[in-house]
Amino acid sequence: MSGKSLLLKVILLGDGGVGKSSLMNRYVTNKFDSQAFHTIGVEFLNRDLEVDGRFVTLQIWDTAGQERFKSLRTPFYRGADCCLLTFSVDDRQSFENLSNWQKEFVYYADVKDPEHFPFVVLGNKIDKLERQVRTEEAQAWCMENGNYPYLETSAKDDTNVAVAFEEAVRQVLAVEEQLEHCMLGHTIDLHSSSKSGSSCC
Ligand SMILES: Nc1nc2c(ncn2[C@@H]2O[C@H](COP(=O)(O)OP(=O)(O)OP(=O)(O)O)[C@@H](O)[C@H]2O)c(=O)[nH]1
Ligand SMILES: [Mg+2]
Repeated sequence: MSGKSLLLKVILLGDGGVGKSSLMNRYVTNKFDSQAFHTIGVEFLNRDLEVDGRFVTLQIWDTAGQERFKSLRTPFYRGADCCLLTFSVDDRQSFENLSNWQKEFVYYADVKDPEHFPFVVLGNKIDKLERQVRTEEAQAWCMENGNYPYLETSAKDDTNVAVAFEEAVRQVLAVEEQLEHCMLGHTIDLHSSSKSGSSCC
């Protein structure tokens, strides 16, 4: 299994202007545009990477955060392996909207088991001096809402951008490994009268 390249779809969600496109572009093209335009609908870019010995093609889907584009973005949520919930540390409202983004994703992606779905939370624009959201508050939200990993990033300064996408991959691989482990645990022994395997999931 470890030799094969895995295609993973990750999706960036969050309010308009928090820096989703900037994070994707920084990661894939290593460029930053200080006058970026709002996204309309969705766009995606691929990047190959290796995480803990696994080769992965990351397909990053960047969505339009503005409310008026809702109907253009939601059809693309299905099939996502990980969701990056993004806010900007200098915009309190974008932090307070994280729950709405999470709900929108779970609904339109039709996530069957939201408690075990890999979400990662990103607090972007940490290069800005005037913050409206403290690190501890964001960490607390993550703890309370599913113990999600929290990373503070700057697409502008390239702080933690690669780390954030690698963390997304790690979260997906962890869920996948857990599933494999459970399936192995449920192997049926045809020669035994009693049921074999554990019930870990
Ligand atoms: N200082 C700073 N500015 C940033 C950062 N990331 C993005 N920006 C700026 O914030 C503005 C919005 O960034 P976008 O990447 O277009 O935001 P978005 O989340 O894609 O917005 P929508 O497409 O409308 O959903 C742009 O002017 C960016 O240059 C960052 O890390 N630091
Ligand atoms: Mg955008």
